[in-house]
Amino acid sequence: MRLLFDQFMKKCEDGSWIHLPSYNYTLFQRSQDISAFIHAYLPTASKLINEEKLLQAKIFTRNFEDGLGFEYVMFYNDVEKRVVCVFEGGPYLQGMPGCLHGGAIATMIDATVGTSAMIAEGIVMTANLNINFKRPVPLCSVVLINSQLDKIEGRKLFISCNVQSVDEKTLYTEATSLFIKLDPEKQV
Ligand SMILES: CCCCCCCCCCCCCCCC(=O)SCCNC(=O)CCNC(=O)[C@H](O)C(C)(C)COP(=O)(O)OP(=O)(O)OC[C@H]1O[C@@H](n2cnc3c(N)ncnc32)[C@H](O)[C@@H]1OP(=O)(O)O
Repeated sequence: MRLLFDQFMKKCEDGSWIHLPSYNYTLFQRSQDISAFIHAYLPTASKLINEEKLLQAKIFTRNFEDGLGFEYVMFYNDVEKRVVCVFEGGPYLQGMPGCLHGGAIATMIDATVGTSAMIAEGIVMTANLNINFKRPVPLCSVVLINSQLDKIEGRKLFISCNVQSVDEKTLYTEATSLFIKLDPEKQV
């Protein structure tokens, strides 16, 4: 993980890659911002939300102690419209014995392609995520999640993604996704 981090940080030196602020990065720092977002973009949902509990809101992937859950760092290449996530799924993310849970893989794919969509178009939501699990990911192994913004049509963003071993010899997972840029005029 450290070796890959250093390799990517080196790539950032000429500005071709950017290290994305990820550790405990939350899109909104204050619950008022979350509440304002929900009332603006998800008015129907806002009636169902417990504002009290919003005070504890955190990004799902940042809820485990270091090393036990989602350990990841993301880098972005604007020319290639790519986000690469270096990810290690910790022991609390086990599915089948010794394997990373498919839901944990889906979460990190969603976060990686979602970050790509957000960088391109700001406030978006996942409309569709199709995942082919080709080979099991060994638990506590480091993988590379490569996402590619393929096209934008109006409010629709089409992003593909694969999950590979660090030596890029093993393809674990392939995915396609559709993100929609939220339109405050539309009651979602
Ligand atoms: C700033 C930089 C920061 C970067 C650093 C950030 C780091 C920190 C965050 C990390 C990243 C986390 C990323 C998590 C992202 C989630 O996990 S979001 C949670 C899961 N997703 C949801 O809950 C969404 C639920 N669905 C919805 O809310 C609504 O269906 C949607 C997706 C907003 C779309 O609703 P809408 O705005 O009313 O749009 P709608 O008119 O229905 O559809 C628009 C178009 O899309 C098409 N469409 C819609 N859904 C579908 C579908 N499922 N299949 C095919 N076509 C569809 C429609 O057919 C329509 O097409 P056209 O007729 O225009 O050709």
